[in-house]
Amino acid sequence: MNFEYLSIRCRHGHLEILDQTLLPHEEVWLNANEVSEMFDHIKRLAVRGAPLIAVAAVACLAVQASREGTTAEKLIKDTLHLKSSRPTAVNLMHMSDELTSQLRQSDPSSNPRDLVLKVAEDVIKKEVQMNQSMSRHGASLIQNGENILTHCNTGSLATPGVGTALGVIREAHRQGKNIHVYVDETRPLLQGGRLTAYELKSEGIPFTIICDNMAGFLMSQKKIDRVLVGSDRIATNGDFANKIGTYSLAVLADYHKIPFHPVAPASTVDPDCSSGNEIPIEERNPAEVLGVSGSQSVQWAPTGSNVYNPAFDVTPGHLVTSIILDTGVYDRQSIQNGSLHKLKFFDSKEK
Ligand SMILES: CSC[C@@H](O)[C@@H](O)C(=O)COP(=O)(O)O
Repeated sequence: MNFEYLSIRCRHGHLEILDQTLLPHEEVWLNANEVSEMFDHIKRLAVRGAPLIAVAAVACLAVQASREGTTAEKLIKDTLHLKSSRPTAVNLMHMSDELTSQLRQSDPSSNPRDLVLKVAEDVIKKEVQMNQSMSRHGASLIQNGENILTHCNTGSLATPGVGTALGVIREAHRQGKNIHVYVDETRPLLQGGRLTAYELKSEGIPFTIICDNMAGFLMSQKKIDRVLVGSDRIATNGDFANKIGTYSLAVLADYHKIPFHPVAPASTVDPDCSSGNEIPIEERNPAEVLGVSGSQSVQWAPTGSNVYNPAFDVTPGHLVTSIILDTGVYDRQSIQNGSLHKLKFFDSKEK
């Protein structure tokens, strides 16, 4: 297996990830061949973004499978371990369920290598293609001269392609539309201020970073024409989970009558989730809120302060103007009519 994307690469069976906790100031590649290493990288967000987490996990499993003597039983155990690393993004769940289902059905005497490699190649290829399709669907909505607000990082660092919300922005820019992006810094881990700014800068797309609490004021000043965000899990009624702060943006956009769209691949829709209430929300280490960590660490809050640190929030579907998927643009009416129920990433699915 050989591939190279912005933040993950595999050469001659050696898998590495770009440590996103150190960006934009240091570009350090880390070994990710071992399941324990990959689990740790995903957990501490060295590799992150819903689609990329699934890609990273399955690539690591393909490396395991290529080792002499690896059994299907061991691979199922490894898959379930990686699946438990982060609970909200459903892409990892889809991949893990598909892989364990295929491994359980496989002939116990056969070598699982080819099966795992095929699932890995399938997941990566589909994610890249879906990125392309959703970026084109989304870009068709963007008007020349728009100021677009985005949250967190949804680009080539979060996917193995052009990205979701950032893919739409990139495609609109590529088409020659004169756009400008407001980037929410995205506390507590600053994926916007560090990672989205890094990607936009390298692409030459004009952008301005704002603190998360500035969005409402900018909207009131008519400085924002559209909000584009990613998603970690979409329920079939259109409710969706995304980086903490997304819900506040949706409420503000609704109040100011600004179009608001989550952008995601079909692999982000969870057919088993009928509403946002069923989406598990990851809670993270209090240290992330007490200060910042990464290439430079500082704690400003008093040690021992109470902290609540949910990594995601849920935006109700009725606040969404339309959902941009690789399969098309779904407005509120079509979501209410059940269009998301029909989407399926894999043909088979194990619970
Ligand atoms: C393709 S990006 C979709 C989401 O994964 C993205 O918006 C997001 O919330 C990422 O969260 P993170 O905690 O950095 O993995």
